[in-house]
Amino acid sequence: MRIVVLAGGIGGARFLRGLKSAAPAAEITVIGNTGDDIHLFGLKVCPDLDTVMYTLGGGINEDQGWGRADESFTLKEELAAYGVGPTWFGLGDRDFATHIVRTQMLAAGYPLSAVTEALCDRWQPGVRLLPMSDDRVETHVAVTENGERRVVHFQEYWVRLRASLAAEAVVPVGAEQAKPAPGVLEALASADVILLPPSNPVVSIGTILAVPGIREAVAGAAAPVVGLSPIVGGAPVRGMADKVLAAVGVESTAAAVARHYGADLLDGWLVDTADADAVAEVEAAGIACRAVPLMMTGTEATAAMAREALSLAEAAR
Ligand SMILES: O=c1nc2n(C[C@H](O)[C@H](O)[C@H](O)CO)c3cc(O)ccc3cc-2c(=O)[nH]1
Repeated sequence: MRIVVLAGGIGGARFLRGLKSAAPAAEITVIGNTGDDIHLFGLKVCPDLDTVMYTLGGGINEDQGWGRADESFTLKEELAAYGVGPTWFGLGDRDFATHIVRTQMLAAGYPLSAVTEALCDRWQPGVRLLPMSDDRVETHVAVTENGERRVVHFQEYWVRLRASLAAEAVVPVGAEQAKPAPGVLEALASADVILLPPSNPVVSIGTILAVPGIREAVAGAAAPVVGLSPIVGGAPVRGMADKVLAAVGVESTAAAVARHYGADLLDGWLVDTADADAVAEVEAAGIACRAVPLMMTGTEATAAMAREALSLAEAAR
């Protein structure tokens, strides 16, 4: 079975761990969000691709859900001693090595997709990890800080500001001109199932779908498309998705997120048992819906979620 998953960072990576356990024989292709990418200290950092790669490759810091296990921060401290920031973004020494290799290969002319494949040679994540695009896309967020309207990089909004200000607009800069990376459209066209994990619907999956051709390829694929709600009981399971949902005028409810994706895209939608009331509303919108436990408390609970998603896909076929 060929499964294609559109994934953001922590939520996507943890879902993939459960999916691999639920479907060990499946050929899994991951289309990763690169709108969170940021250039720091002359290096290209790809947080979502790295989070998937480290999580599935056994190198993640399990408590944080991002960055490397057994990490040290000597380089960051030395840079700060020179007054070189930003200091609000936690890049560790081991993680720095990944960004150095990536930046060196990009400078030598390799596209991001080839660089990602090379990095995965080390980590062996057990999935084919593709960036959504080889072209630069950068999510920016408009905020009003101290009475002044500014546009900040998504990481500055997420990490420095902790999404404490209202997101007035969320713009995937460069998405309109970007092309899907090699293999992305082919994987969607030949998929048996397409899954949208409980990743952020705006800045993770929304950014992937904003690359011209990807939304059309998902919607037009022969495979059933099933998503899992990142909203449980009216609040994000983790992260601050509600802040960016508000920016696109979407309520933080499981049913509103399903309607936001739309019946043209989704064949099936899983909501948490706490949101069983939403099932009728989602089905009325033309999307098959089931209420099942959606808390990713461990690999077994997450594998059960993945099995439910595959079962709903089978029913929606
Ligand atoms: O909350 C934080 N998240 C950090 N993240 C996570 C990241 O900001 C976001 O969670 C994702 O981009 C959202 O998908 C990092 C991810 C990396 O791959 C590398 C470094 C960081 C650093 C931070 C950090 O300092 N604080």
